Amino acid sequence: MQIRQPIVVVLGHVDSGKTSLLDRIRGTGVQGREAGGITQHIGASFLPTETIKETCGPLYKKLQESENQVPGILVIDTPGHEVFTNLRARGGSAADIAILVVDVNRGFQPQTNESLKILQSRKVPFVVALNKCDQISGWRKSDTKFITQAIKEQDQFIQTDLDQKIYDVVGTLSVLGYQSEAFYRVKDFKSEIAIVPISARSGVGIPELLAVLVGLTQQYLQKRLDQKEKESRGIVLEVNEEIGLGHTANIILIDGSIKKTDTIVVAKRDSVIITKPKAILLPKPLDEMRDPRDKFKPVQSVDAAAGLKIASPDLEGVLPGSTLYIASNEDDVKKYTKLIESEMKSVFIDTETNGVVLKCDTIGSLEAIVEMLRRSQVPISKADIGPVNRRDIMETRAIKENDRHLGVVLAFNVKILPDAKEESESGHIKIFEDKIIYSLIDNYNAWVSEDTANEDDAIFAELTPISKFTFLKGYVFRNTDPAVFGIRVDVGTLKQKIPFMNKDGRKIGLVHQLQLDKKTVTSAKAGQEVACSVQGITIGRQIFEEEVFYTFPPSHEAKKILAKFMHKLSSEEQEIFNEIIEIQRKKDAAYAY
Ligand SMILES: Nc1nc2c(ncn2[C@@H]2O[C@H](COP(=O)(O)OP(=O)(O)OP(=O)(O)O)[C@@H](O)[C@H]2O)c(=O)[nH]1
Repeated sequence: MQIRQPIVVVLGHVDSGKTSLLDRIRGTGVQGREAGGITQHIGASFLPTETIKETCGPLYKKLQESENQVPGILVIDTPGHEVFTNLRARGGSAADIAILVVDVNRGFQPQTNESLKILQSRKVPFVVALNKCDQISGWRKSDTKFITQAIKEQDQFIQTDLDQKIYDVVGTLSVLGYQSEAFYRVKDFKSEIAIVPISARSGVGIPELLAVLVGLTQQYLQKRLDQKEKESRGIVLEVNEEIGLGHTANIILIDGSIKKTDTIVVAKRDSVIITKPKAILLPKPLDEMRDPRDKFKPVQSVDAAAGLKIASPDLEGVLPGSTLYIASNEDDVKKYTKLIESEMKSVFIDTETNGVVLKCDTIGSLEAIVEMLRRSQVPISKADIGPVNRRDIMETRAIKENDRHLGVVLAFNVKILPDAKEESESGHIKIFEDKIIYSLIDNYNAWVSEDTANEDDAIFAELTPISKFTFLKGYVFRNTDPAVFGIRVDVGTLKQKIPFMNKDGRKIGLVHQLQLDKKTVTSAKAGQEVACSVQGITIGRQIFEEEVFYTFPPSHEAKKILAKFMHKLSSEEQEIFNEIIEIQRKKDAAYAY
């Protein structure tokens, strides 16, 4: 059985130490150069078994007992979920396993959660690297690279503190549906996620982290890594035009192998291209690189897993994030062309329905954002690759007329063309731009909620306020035409031009004007005593001193308040509102229904 090396990615929140960890892992390899060292790939670094063995020391013995020994690990050089989302594969991810970096002193942060969601949706197993242990207050520096040893050398209170921090992570993960434990307490690696405390800065914990990664892949990922009867395929991570090389694509080869004589089948936006590589390139080892401009060496073939560069004039317009198949005969070419065509159909969206317009830089980001929008039940009318153009804005304008919240463009890591910008400004079309997936969606959702709240506030402000007030004894200023008398607002806010009723539910009229100290006021709050004028009634006939009145919202307004705005009433207003409904329903059973 031939097992390839697993592809490892690093994810985590900004500043959690992802790059430092990658540097440290690569540095491990550099130190281990004599024993094999790392090999630099395109976009990835390869740590061979020898290097891992040297780093892990006595821990490696256990790993050797496995029948399915991996020949090393291939670590993707760029951390973060943007590259991860591009490492896509049918029904999952091209990444075999992930390291989720968590800052020990900060715990889970927004992008940690986001990374986890993406790992979950692509079903990628992961290990938690609890980084920056050296920053735990009182942490004692030690010479060992093994975290289990370093922990033993700490004062008891530090050990307790670290344990507490580990349990915080265990707690958070359990809320999210995962069982986890410090790796040295894990009983079953299949059901529990291993948490490995490390310091990317000092390097402590790296041997254990590598040992856990290799152990997990050897034990549980043999099927994925077994190369028997696997189709040869890779993922396009970047497409460039390079001096001296022309059009190139950086590829992570996931399975199988690629030879210069092979045919490659890969997606453009509107077609499938079938071509042969003009050159397959790998980085030159540092000591062979005499001229820094001459960074690559041509090779005849490469085996998975690997990061490589292909040069071919036909690669212009190839989509980053698309799968690249390697065919050795005509039947394969046909099969892969069909596969790519159907894959493209499922990724792009173009419908007549109302929904947001989404433009992304790569297929991977497109797929991830579509998935997240669907999860937050945001309809999509169009999802495509490329800059935002004038047509996108025109389409959005039409959508905005039907639904203001859907008439927007979400632009992920793409340019807005000048005419699109102009059109969006003149048509007041909102464009949300971002380079971080979760903040693009969060910002859009936040705007929708804020806008809905503002809209609600405006509607609520137009409704009859809920209030109760009392005609004060001895305060009759004028009997009729209009009747003017003193009142005290007992509950809520009373306003001018508001209908009111007595406690039997009989409509008396409109509060015409309110005056406080002989000055007209538009409203009076609970506790205030003001003069109130009402047209068309006579004191002593329709109303009497010491009588209690209620504002009287028409039935359709009362219905709206019940359905949408109860939370905007104070508990006293709610009580009064219920009284109003009770009084009115005695007269009109359909009131507020
Ligand atoms: N004390 C200490 N500092 C660390 C450790 N790891 C990373 N740092 C520091 O934390 C900061 C962020 O580290 P990076 O490696 O750049 O973090 P990142 O997650 O790659 O950050 P982004 O690329 O911005 O997402 C840097 O100042 C690092 O020096 C560690 O183990 N201990």
